[in-house]
Amino acid sequence: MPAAAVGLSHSPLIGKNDPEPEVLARVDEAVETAKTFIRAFDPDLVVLYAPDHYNGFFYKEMPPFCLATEAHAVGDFGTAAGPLSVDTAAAKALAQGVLDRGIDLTVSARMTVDHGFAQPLEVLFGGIDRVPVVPVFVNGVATPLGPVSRIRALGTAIGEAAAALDRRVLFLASGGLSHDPPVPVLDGAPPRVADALIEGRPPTPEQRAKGEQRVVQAGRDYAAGSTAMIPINPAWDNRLLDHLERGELAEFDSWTVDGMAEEAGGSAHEVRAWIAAFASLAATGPYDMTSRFYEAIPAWIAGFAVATAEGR
Ligand SMILES: O=C(O)CCC(=O)/C=C/C=C(\O)C(=O)O
Ligand SMILES: [Fe+2]
Repeated sequence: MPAAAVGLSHSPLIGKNDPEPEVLARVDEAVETAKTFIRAFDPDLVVLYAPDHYNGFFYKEMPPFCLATEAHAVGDFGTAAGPLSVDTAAAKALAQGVLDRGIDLTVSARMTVDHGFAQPLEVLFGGIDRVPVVPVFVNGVATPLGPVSRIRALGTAIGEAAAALDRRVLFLASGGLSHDPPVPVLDGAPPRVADALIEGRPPTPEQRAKGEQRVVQAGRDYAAGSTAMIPINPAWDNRLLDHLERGELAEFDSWTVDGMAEEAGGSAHEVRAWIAAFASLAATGPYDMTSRFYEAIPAWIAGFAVATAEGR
Protein backbone atom coordinates (compact mmCIF):
# COMPACT_ATOMS: atom_id res chain seq x y z
CA MET A 1 0.00 0.00 0.00
CA PRO A 2 1.39 3.47 -0.81
CA ALA A 3 1.85 5.18 2.55
CA ALA A 4 3.46 8.35 3.84
CA ALA A 5 3.74 10.33 7.06
CA VAL A 6 3.94 14.00 7.89
CA GLY A 7 4.56 15.46 11.34
CA LEU A 8 3.68 19.09 11.99
CA SER A 9 3.85 20.96 15.26
CA HIS A 10 0.84 23.08 16.13
CA SER A 11 0.70 26.19 18.27
CA PRO A 12 -2.26 28.35 19.31
CA LEU A 13 0.09 31.32 19.07
CA ILE A 14 0.70 31.12 15.32
CA GLY A 15 -0.46 34.43 13.86
CA LYS A 16 -1.06 35.78 17.38
CA ASN A 17 2.46 36.09 18.77
CA ASP A 18 4.81 35.48 15.89
CA PRO A 19 8.62 35.29 16.02
CA GLU A 20 10.95 37.39 13.84
CA PRO A 21 10.25 37.40 10.07
CA GLU A 22 13.38 35.29 9.37
CA VAL A 23 12.05 32.52 11.64
CA LEU A 24 8.62 32.73 10.02
CA ALA A 25 10.21 32.50 6.58
CA ARG A 26 12.07 29.30 7.57
CA VAL A 27 8.85 27.77 8.94
CA ASP A 28 6.96 28.76 5.80
CA GLU A 29 9.61 27.09 3.65
CA ALA A 30 9.36 23.86 5.68
CA VAL A 31 5.56 23.92 5.45
CA GLU A 32 5.78 24.49 1.67
CA THR A 33 8.10 21.48 1.43
CA ALA A 34 5.51 19.39 3.31
CA LYS A 35 2.69 20.66 1.08
CA THR A 36 4.67 19.83 -2.06
CA PHE A 37 5.40 16.38 -0.63
CA ILE A 38 1.69 15.81 0.07
CA ARG A 39 0.65 17.03 -3.39
CA ALA A 40 3.13 14.62 -4.98
CA PHE A 41 2.04 11.71 -2.77
CA ASP A 42 -1.61 12.56 -3.50
CA PRO A 43 -3.27 10.81 -0.54
CA ASP A 44 -6.89 9.69 -0.77
CA LEU A 45 -7.10 9.17 3.00
CA VAL A 46 -5.51 11.02 5.91
CA VAL A 47 -5.29 9.41 9.33
CA LEU A 48 -4.79 12.40 11.63
CA TYR A 49 -3.32 11.84 15.09
CA ALA A 50 -3.73 14.84 17.39
CA PRO A 51 -4.26 15.75 21.03
CA ASP A 52 -7.08 17.71 22.61
CA HIS A 53 -6.83 20.60 25.08
CA TYR A 54 -10.00 20.10 27.14
CA ASN A 55 -12.38 20.99 24.35
CA GLY A 56 -13.49 17.48 23.41
CA PHE A 57 -12.25 15.13 26.11
CA PHE A 58 -12.72 15.62 29.84
CA TYR A 59 -11.91 13.82 33.06
CA LYS A 60 -15.45 12.47 33.39
CA GLU A 61 -14.20 9.92 30.86
CA MET A 62 -10.65 10.37 29.54
CA PRO A 63 -9.56 7.66 27.10
CA PRO A 64 -5.86 7.29 26.24
CA PHE A 65 -6.88 7.42 22.57
CA CYS A 66 -10.08 7.48 20.54
CA LEU A 67 -10.92 7.11 16.83
CA ALA A 68 -13.76 9.19 15.37
CA THR A 69 -16.31 8.12 12.79
CA GLU A 70 -17.59 11.73 12.75
CA ALA A 71 -16.05 14.88 14.17
CA HIS A 72 -16.58 18.61 14.45
CA ALA A 73 -14.19 21.36 15.43
CA VAL A 74 -14.97 23.96 18.12
CA GLY A 75 -13.12 26.79 16.37
CA ASP A 76 -10.63 27.84 19.04
CA PHE A 77 -7.64 30.16 18.57
CA GLY A 78 -8.96 31.37 15.21
CA THR A 79 -9.28 27.93 13.62
CA ALA A 80 -12.41 26.95 11.73
CA ALA A 81 -15.50 25.61 13.48
CA GLY A 82 -17.65 22.91 11.93
CA PRO A 83 -17.59 19.37 10.66
CA LEU A 84 -14.42 17.63 9.51
CA SER A 85 -14.71 15.64 6.28
CA VAL A 86 -14.47 12.30 8.06
CA ASP A 87 -14.42 9.19 5.89
CA THR A 88 -16.86 7.28 8.08
CA ALA A 89 -16.59 3.99 6.19
CA ALA A 90 -12.78 4.02 6.41
CA ALA A 91 -12.96 5.04 10.07
CA LYS A 92 -15.26 2.12 10.90
CA ALA A 93 -13.03 -0.30 8.99
CA LEU A 94 -9.92 0.97 10.80
CA ALA A 95 -11.69 0.78 14.18
CA GLN A 96 -12.66 -2.83 13.57
CA GLY A 97 -9.17 -3.64 12.31
CA VAL A 98 -7.59 -2.14 15.43
CA LEU A 99 -9.97 -3.95 17.81
CA ASP A 100 -9.35 -7.20 15.91
CA ARG A 101 -5.64 -6.72 16.67
CA GLY A 102 -6.30 -6.65 20.42
CA ILE A 103 -6.04 -2.91 21.07
CA ASP A 104 -8.83 -1.63 23.34
CA LEU A 105 -9.80 1.30 21.15
CA THR A 106 -12.42 3.85 22.16
CA VAL A 107 -14.62 4.93 19.25
CA SER A 108 -16.53 8.21 19.05
CA ALA A 109 -19.45 8.65 16.67
CA ARG A 110 -19.35 12.43 17.27
CA MET A 111 -15.95 13.64 18.39
CA THR A 112 -15.35 17.25 19.36
CA VAL A 113 -11.90 18.45 18.33
CA ASP A 114 -9.94 21.70 18.67
CA HIS A 115 -6.97 23.48 17.09
CA GLY A 116 -4.88 20.33 17.53
CA PHE A 117 -6.83 18.77 14.63
CA ALA A 118 -8.01 21.87 12.79
CA GLN A 119 -4.67 23.67 12.47
CA PRO A 120 -2.76 21.00 10.48
CA LEU A 121 -5.76 20.47 8.18
CA GLU A 122 -5.95 24.20 7.53
CA VAL A 123 -2.19 24.68 7.11
CA LEU A 124 -1.60 21.67 4.85
CA PHE A 125 -4.93 21.29 3.01
CA GLY A 126 -6.51 24.74 3.23
CA GLY A 127 -9.47 23.75 5.42
CA ILE A 128 -10.94 21.18 7.81
CA ASP A 129 -13.20 19.67 5.13
CA ARG A 130 -10.92 19.29 2.11
CA VAL A 131 -9.66 15.73 2.39
CA PRO A 132 -11.14 12.41 3.60
CA VAL A 133 -9.84 12.05 7.15
CA VAL A 134 -9.94 9.63 10.05
CA PRO A 135 -9.32 11.63 13.25
CA VAL A 136 -7.55 9.81 16.05
CA PHE A 137 -7.34 11.59 19.40
CA VAL A 138 -4.18 10.77 21.34
CA ASN A 139 -4.17 12.08 24.90
CA GLY A 140 -1.09 14.26 25.26
CA VAL A 141 -1.97 16.54 28.17
CA ALA A 142 -4.32 14.92 30.70
CA THR A 143 -2.40 12.86 33.25
CA PRO A 144 -2.33 10.04 34.22
CA LEU A 145 -0.82 8.80 30.98
CA GLY A 146 0.09 5.24 30.08
CA PRO A 147 3.35 3.94 28.59
CA VAL A 148 4.46 5.15 25.18
CA SER A 149 4.65 1.52 24.04
CA ARG A 150 0.84 1.43 23.95
CA ILE A 151 0.77 4.41 21.59
CA ARG A 152 3.29 2.67 19.37
CA ALA A 153 1.06 -0.43 19.46
CA LEU A 154 -1.96 1.71 18.51
CA GLY A 155 -0.07 3.25 15.60
CA THR A 156 1.13 -0.15 14.44
CA ALA A 157 -2.40 -1.61 14.57
CA ILE A 158 -3.84 1.35 12.63
CA GLY A 159 -1.05 1.02 10.05
CA GLU A 160 -1.73 -2.69 9.61
CA ALA A 161 -5.47 -2.11 9.37
CA ALA A 162 -4.93 0.73 6.88
CA ALA A 163 -2.82 -1.54 4.68
CA ALA A 164 -5.93 -3.67 4.14
CA LEU A 165 -7.89 -0.68 2.79
CA ASP A 166 -6.03 -0.41 -0.52
CA ARG A 167 -5.89 3.37 -0.32
CA ARG A 168 -3.11 5.98 -0.55
CA VAL A 169 -2.86 6.77 3.14
CA LEU A 170 -1.09 9.71 4.73
CA PHE A 171 -0.48 9.37 8.47
CA LEU A 172 -0.42 12.91 9.82
CA ALA A 173 0.79 13.86 13.31
CA SER A 174 -0.09 17.14 15.03
CA GLY A 175 1.89 18.17 18.08
CA GLY A 176 4.63 20.26 19.53
CA LEU A 177 7.84 18.53 20.56
CA SER A 178 9.25 19.89 23.83
CA HIS A 179 6.93 22.57 25.19
CA ASP A 180 5.28 23.63 28.41
CA PRO A 181 2.36 25.94 27.54
CA PRO A 182 -0.26 26.98 30.09
CA VAL A 183 -2.73 24.10 29.72
CA PRO A 184 -4.93 23.64 32.83
CA VAL A 185 -4.02 20.81 35.21
CA LEU A 186 -6.59 18.95 37.32
CA ASP A 187 -4.32 18.28 40.30
CA GLY A 188 -4.62 21.28 42.60
CA ALA A 189 -7.07 23.15 40.35
CA PRO A 190 -9.57 25.46 42.08
CA PRO A 191 -13.06 23.87 42.28
CA ARG A 192 -14.53 25.87 39.37
CA VAL A 193 -11.64 24.93 37.04
CA ALA A 194 -11.65 21.31 38.24
CA ASP A 195 -15.38 21.13 37.57
CA ALA A 196 -14.91 22.38 34.00
CA LEU A 197 -12.05 19.92 33.38
CA ILE A 198 -14.18 17.04 34.65
CA GLU A 199 -17.60 17.93 33.24
CA GLY A 200 -16.54 19.71 30.07
CA ARG A 201 -18.86 22.68 30.30
CA PRO A 202 -18.30 24.64 27.06
CA PRO A 203 -16.78 28.04 27.88
CA THR A 204 -18.75 31.17 27.11
CA PRO A 205 -17.20 33.28 24.31
CA GLU A 206 -15.89 35.63 27.02
CA GLN A 207 -14.30 32.76 28.96
CA ARG A 208 -12.74 31.36 25.78
CA ALA A 209 -11.36 34.78 24.84
CA LYS A 210 -9.90 35.18 28.34
CA GLY A 211 -8.25 31.72 28.17
CA GLU A 212 -6.81 32.48 24.73
CA GLN A 213 -5.48 35.84 25.93
CA ARG A 214 -3.79 34.04 28.84
CA VAL A 215 -1.96 31.81 26.37
CA VAL A 216 -0.93 34.80 24.20
CA GLN A 217 0.43 36.59 27.28
CA ALA A 218 2.29 33.43 28.30
CA GLY A 219 3.91 33.36 24.85
CA ARG A 220 5.04 36.98 25.23
CA ASP A 221 6.46 36.30 28.70
CA TYR A 222 8.16 33.14 27.50
CA ALA A 223 9.79 34.88 24.55
CA ALA A 224 10.94 37.66 26.91
CA GLY A 225 12.51 35.07 29.19
CA SER A 226 10.34 35.88 32.23
CA THR A 227 8.60 32.64 33.03
CA ALA A 228 8.70 29.57 35.25
CA MET A 229 7.83 27.29 32.34
CA ILE A 230 10.18 24.46 31.39
CA PRO A 231 12.50 25.61 28.57
CA ILE A 232 12.29 24.21 25.05
CA ASN A 233 14.80 21.34 24.84
CA PRO A 234 16.34 21.15 21.33
CA ALA A 235 18.60 18.21 22.28
CA TRP A 236 15.58 16.17 23.38
CA ASP A 237 13.63 17.21 20.29
CA ASN A 238 16.44 16.24 17.94
CA ARG A 239 16.86 12.91 19.72
CA LEU A 240 13.19 12.24 19.02
CA LEU A 241 13.55 13.24 15.37
CA ASP A 242 16.70 11.10 15.04
CA HIS A 243 14.81 8.03 16.28
CA LEU A 244 11.92 8.76 13.91
CA GLU A 245 14.30 9.30 10.99
CA ARG A 246 16.17 6.03 11.66
CA GLY A 247 13.00 4.03 12.28
CA GLU A 248 14.14 3.32 15.85
CA LEU A 249 10.61 3.45 17.19
CA ALA A 250 11.09 0.80 19.89
CA GLU A 251 13.51 3.26 21.56
CA PHE A 252 10.50 5.27 22.71
CA ASP A 253 9.22 2.39 24.83
CA SER A 254 11.81 3.26 27.49
CA TRP A 255 10.77 6.93 27.64
CA THR A 256 8.84 7.48 30.88
CA VAL A 257 5.92 9.81 31.41
CA ASP A 258 7.65 11.66 34.28
CA GLY A 259 10.98 11.81 32.47
CA MET A 260 9.36 13.28 29.35
CA ALA A 261 7.58 15.98 31.37
CA GLU A 262 10.71 16.85 33.38
CA GLU A 263 13.00 17.06 30.36
CA ALA A 264 10.65 18.52 27.79
CA GLY A 265 7.58 20.04 29.53
CA GLY A 266 4.02 19.11 30.37
CA SER A 267 2.83 19.13 26.75
CA ALA A 268 5.81 17.17 25.40
CA HIS A 269 3.48 14.19 25.59
CA GLU A 270 1.98 15.52 22.34
CA VAL A 271 4.88 13.71 20.64
CA ARG A 272 2.73 10.61 21.13
CA ALA A 273 0.90 11.73 17.97
CA TRP A 274 4.23 11.66 16.08
CA ILE A 275 5.15 8.25 17.46
CA ALA A 276 1.74 6.85 16.47
CA ALA A 277 1.95 8.24 12.92
CA PHE A 278 5.45 6.91 12.31
CA ALA A 279 4.54 3.53 13.85
CA SER A 280 1.63 3.39 11.38
CA LEU A 281 3.94 4.11 8.45
CA ALA A 282 6.50 1.57 9.73
CA ALA A 283 3.74 -1.05 9.91
CA THR A 284 3.30 -0.73 6.14
CA GLY A 285 7.02 -1.33 5.44
CA PRO A 286 10.42 0.41 5.60
CA TYR A 287 10.39 4.17 5.08
CA ASP A 288 12.69 7.12 4.42
CA MET A 289 12.41 10.53 6.06
CA THR A 290 12.48 12.86 3.07
CA SER A 291 12.57 16.22 4.86
CA ARG A 292 13.17 17.40 8.42
CA PHE A 293 12.86 20.88 9.89
CA TYR A 294 13.33 21.87 13.51
CA GLU A 295 13.55 25.15 15.34
CA ALA A 296 12.99 26.20 18.94
CA ILE A 297 10.40 29.01 18.77
CA PRO A 298 9.82 30.57 22.21
CA ALA A 299 7.20 33.03 20.86
CA TRP A 300 5.04 30.01 20.02
CA ILE A 301 6.14 28.13 23.18
CA ALA A 302 7.20 25.31 20.87
CA GLY A 303 9.95 23.01 19.89
CA PHE A 304 8.60 23.30 16.35
CA ALA A 305 9.15 20.56 13.77
CA VAL A 306 7.95 19.60 10.30
CA ALA A 307 8.95 16.26 8.84
CA THR A 308 7.90 14.12 5.87
CA ALA A 309 8.48 10.42 5.28
CA GLU A 310 7.48 7.94 2.61
CA GLY A 311 7.38 4.16 2.33
CA ARG A 312 10.14 2.73 0.10
O1 LIG B 1 -7.96 28.17 28.17
C1 LIG B 1 -6.83 27.73 28.07
O2 LIG B 1 -6.01 27.81 28.98
C2 LIG B 1 -6.47 27.03 26.77
C3 LIG B 1 -5.05 26.53 26.76
C4 LIG B 1 -4.69 25.84 25.47
O3 LIG B 1 -5.54 25.36 24.75
C5 LIG B 1 -3.30 25.75 25.14
C6 LIG B 1 -2.90 25.05 24.06
C7 LIG B 1 -1.51 24.89 23.73
C8 LIG B 1 -1.10 24.07 22.70
O4 LIG B 1 -1.96 23.45 21.92
C9 LIG B 1 0.30 23.74 22.42
O5 LIG B 1 1.19 24.55 22.70
O6 LIG B 1 0.54 22.64 21.90
FE1 LIG C 1 -1.19 21.42 21.81
